[in-house]
Amino acid sequence: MLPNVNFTETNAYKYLADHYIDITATHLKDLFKSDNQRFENFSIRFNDILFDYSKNRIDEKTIALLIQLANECSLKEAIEAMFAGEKINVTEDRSVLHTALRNVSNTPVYADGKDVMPEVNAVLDHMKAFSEAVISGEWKGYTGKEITDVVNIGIGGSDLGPVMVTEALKAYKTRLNAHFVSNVDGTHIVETLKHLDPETTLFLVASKTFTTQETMANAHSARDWFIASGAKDADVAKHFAALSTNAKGVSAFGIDTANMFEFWDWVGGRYSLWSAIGLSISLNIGFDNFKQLLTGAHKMDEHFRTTPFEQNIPVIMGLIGVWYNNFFEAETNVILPYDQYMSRFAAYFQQGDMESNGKSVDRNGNAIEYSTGPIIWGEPGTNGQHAFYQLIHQGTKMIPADFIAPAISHNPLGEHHKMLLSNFFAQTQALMNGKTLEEVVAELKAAGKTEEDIAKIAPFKVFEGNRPTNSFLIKEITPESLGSLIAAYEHKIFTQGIIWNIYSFDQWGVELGKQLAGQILPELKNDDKITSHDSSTNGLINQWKEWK
Ligand SMILES: O=P(O)(O)OC[C@H]1O[C@@](O)(CO)[C@@H](O)[C@@H]1O
Repeated sequence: MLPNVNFTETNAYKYLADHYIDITATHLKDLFKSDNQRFENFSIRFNDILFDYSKNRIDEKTIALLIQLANECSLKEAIEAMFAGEKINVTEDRSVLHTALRNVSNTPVYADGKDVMPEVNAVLDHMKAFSEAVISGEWKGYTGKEITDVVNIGIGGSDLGPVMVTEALKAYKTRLNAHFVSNVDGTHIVETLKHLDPETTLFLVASKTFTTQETMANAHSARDWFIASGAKDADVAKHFAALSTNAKGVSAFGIDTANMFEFWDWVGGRYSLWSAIGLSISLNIGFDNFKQLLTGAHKMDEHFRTTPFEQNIPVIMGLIGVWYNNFFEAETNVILPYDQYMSRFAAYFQQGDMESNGKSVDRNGNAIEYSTGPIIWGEPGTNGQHAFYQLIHQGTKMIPADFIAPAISHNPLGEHHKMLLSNFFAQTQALMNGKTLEEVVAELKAAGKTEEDIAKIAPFKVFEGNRPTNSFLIKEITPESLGSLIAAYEHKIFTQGIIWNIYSFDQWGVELGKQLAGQILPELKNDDKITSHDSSTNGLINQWKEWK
């Protein structure tokens, strides 16, 4: 079972609280001045990934105390419990075994006493055969034409992972065109289907439960569009596949279960891109590249499971995040990939992190009195520099930032990549060093500014610096390196959930809104004046009824 420790009552917590005073008295740039080996001492290499965490508000003592905190919270035992298939998703009585989906070693993994690897491999074989048939053109539509476009219909974990990976690995794209429909807003599916040919379009209905309102509505609309084009019910089988745990629901929808790609309850939605939910990825980059993605994640799994915490990337990521969240009271964590293909990486971990650790009840069912999951946000660099870096550099909030960049671009064009990387290197340096008033004044004097002008403008050009960052320099964003990076973030989230003594693998918080929407929907289907809610909700609905 999972440990059950209030980390604020550990010895490590008390020592860290004292240590925080010392650390905050020291500027980050001074930590570098006092240790010319700082980069070497605070970076970890993992295959083609360099994780540089030296530009953090830490020293050796910080790391030692954070690792003591992890040990007092029995992190190692918790890691072993997850990999062993224990039902650590307690409120849903499920194992958490997304690691089994990418267990390319094929060593047995047990859930409910049964080795799950045979069925995992059977689904992978089915995904491989199907992907190869569609990509090669062997799989034909109902009029005998090859499939040209694949539309994944899903939301949340049934959308965000496929979208992010397909975009991040666009350099590996097959001949198929990828489309993703998620929002129940009719615009999403209407705009997507506008330019598609029913005879050459394949729909993947991706839903773990096969009950999600948005996905079911979009799937029915897609089928209506398909039939309205002249196809028959019997033709659905050639143009619709289902990715789900719910065979009954798939069959009831009218999809042949021979076209169903199964996964299991021990796969959380936000951890499911490695499962049948990844079929759209496999179709869009080819199954062999999808397998490389799994392999990269597996290598990180083994690193997480076996590496001493001092050299364990996900553990260090997680502990430093706890340090900022619970001692510096940082509310958010920004993820900044300096790679346009990685444009959806932060969005993916908005669900991954915030749906896992956005909790306020501990594992005993008691209300929590300390901060838990951070707000995750981010945009690709260099665009963010022209949008919100002002706040990160000179705002009043500390925003720990993860910078990610490939050393090698898939699109080497002139000096573009060097310009991108010069910004990647410069921004973390600027956030660390800042610029003192003395430096500002000297610059303004050198620029010939008058004393009066200098006095007027100088205070606004000061950068306090001391703002922490992690840097991930990745040789190239490949299926394998991306798989490793995603898994590192997944295990960071796990690490923090264990420290915060919360359940990271359920998501009861998404239920209330859906429940109330289900009550309101029937009220919108008539013209009656609504009085059943608070005055705001009544007022909004009744104004809508006047305008619609
Ligand atoms: O895959 P499905 O069952 O359609 O769920 C979609 C998404 O909906 C949720 O909000 C849960 O209801 C996410 O956790 C999940 O990824």
